[in-house]
Formats: sequence, C-alpha cells, structure tokens
Amino acid sequence: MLAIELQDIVFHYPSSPPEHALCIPQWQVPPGQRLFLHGRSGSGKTTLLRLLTGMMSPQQGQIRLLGENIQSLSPPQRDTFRAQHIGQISQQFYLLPYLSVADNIRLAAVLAKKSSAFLDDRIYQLLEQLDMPPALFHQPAGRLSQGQQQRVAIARALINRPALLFADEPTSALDEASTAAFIRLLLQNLATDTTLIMISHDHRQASWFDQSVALQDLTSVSKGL
Ligand SMILES: Nc1ncnc2c1ncn2[C@@H]1O[C@H](COP(=O)(O)OP(=O)(O)OP(=O)(O)O)[C@@H](O)[C@H]1O
Repeated sequence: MLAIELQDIVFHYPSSPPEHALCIPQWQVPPGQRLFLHGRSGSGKTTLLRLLTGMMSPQQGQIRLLGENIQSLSPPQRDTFRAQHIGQISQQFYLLPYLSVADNIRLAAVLAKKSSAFLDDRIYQLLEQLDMPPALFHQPAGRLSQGQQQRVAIARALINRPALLFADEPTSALDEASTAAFIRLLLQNLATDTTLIMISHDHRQASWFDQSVALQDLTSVSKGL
C-alpha cells in the first residue's frame, strides 16, 4: 500500500482565477520514504501540504493517504484520520504555553484517542531520547528555550507513531548547527515505516533524505498558483 497517492489534482484558491492552479497529474510516495520537497517561494509547497492533511480539498482529482480517499471522509472523520495518522511540525511550534511539556504531548495522544496506561512512560522515553532534561518535563512549555520547545514539538509529532509526518520549514529560524541537530534528532526518532515529507529552501539539507523532489517536477505545465 502506498503512503501517498495523488491523481489528476487541480487546486486553486477561491480568491484566485482558476487558470492559476496547482496541477499534479500523478504522484506516489511509498511507505517509509524520507522525502525532501523544495521549490521556489510561492510555488505551492505549503498548499500541497494543506491538501495532504485534508485541511483543504482540490477542485479535481483524488488524494489517497494510506489507501484512504481522504475526500470521501466527513469533516469529523478527516479530523480523526489526521490526529491518528499524521504528525506535523511547522516553523511555529504551537505549544500551549501554560500546559506542561508532558501535557502538551499527552494532549496529542488524547486527541488521537491513543491514550493508554503506558502513555506517560512513552512520553518520558521520547523526551529522554530527545535529550530533554527530566527537570523540565513538568515545567510549563512557555518557559522553555526555543530549542527546547522545538524538541517538545518533535515529541508531540511522534507520540502517536504517525504513518505520515509533514514538516513545513521547521528549520528556517535555526542556524546551521541547530539545523543539523534538528534533522538528526528527527530522523533518529522516526519509526522505520513513517513517511516523512520535509519542506525547506535550503538545498544543503537534501543529502539527509532518501529523495529530493522539486515541486515544479510534480506539476504539469500551468500558470501555477
Ligand atoms: N489562503 C490563501 N488564499 C489565497 N492565496 C493563497 C493562500 N495561501 C497561499 N496563497 C497563494 O498560493 C501561492 C502558493 O503559496 P504557498 O504558501 O503554498 O507557497 P510556498 O511554495 O509554500 O511558498 P514559500 O516557500 O514562500 O513558503 C502563493 O502565490 C500564495 O500567495
């Protein structure tokens, strides 16, 4: 079963003319692939991730994730699918600042209905693997440094062992050393069957990944978004 399968996708924002569309005739990503997605600014990389997470739907075409046609799911079913199968990391961490580190991660498991008796153990184990000092586990997330918050965001994205992990420019605010540390941490803590798509402008990162894909190579000739 493929992790991601796109067929005859046409998408344009309602506020834009239909001739300015993101058109992807076909794209298949096998499970466990670590893929680096790049492309010029404004070419539609974030838009593609919004389609893949079911946050937006294409006007035409089919998106299958893990064999499931996500457009055929009702909005609540899509929310559940997203919570259970998709992890996301973005430039902003979107942690709840007044909740503790552990509770920020726990919330992702509860929302995905993956809460279990072993949840706390797994949270602590993940945080330890990410080199988070145990003294911080019960501190409010808002009191952590940027680098520490980033680790919490990775742990939160991984807690449900998602089959799909989408990272949108997570390193854009980091220096070179922190970027390398971030990618190393992420790849080391990923389950072997997790499919990762990471967007970045920085081509130097491509060598860390199984495959590097330019968005313009996926799209058919059109005026673009
Ligand atoms: N909510 C929206 N409504 C209308 N147009 C939008 C919206 N979001 C993005 N766009 C437009 O769609 C195009 C693609 O945007 P998108 O954010 O997907 O590009 P990107 O490749 O991720 O860019 P960057 O590398 O600069 O982050 C841009 O022209 C942008 O102006």
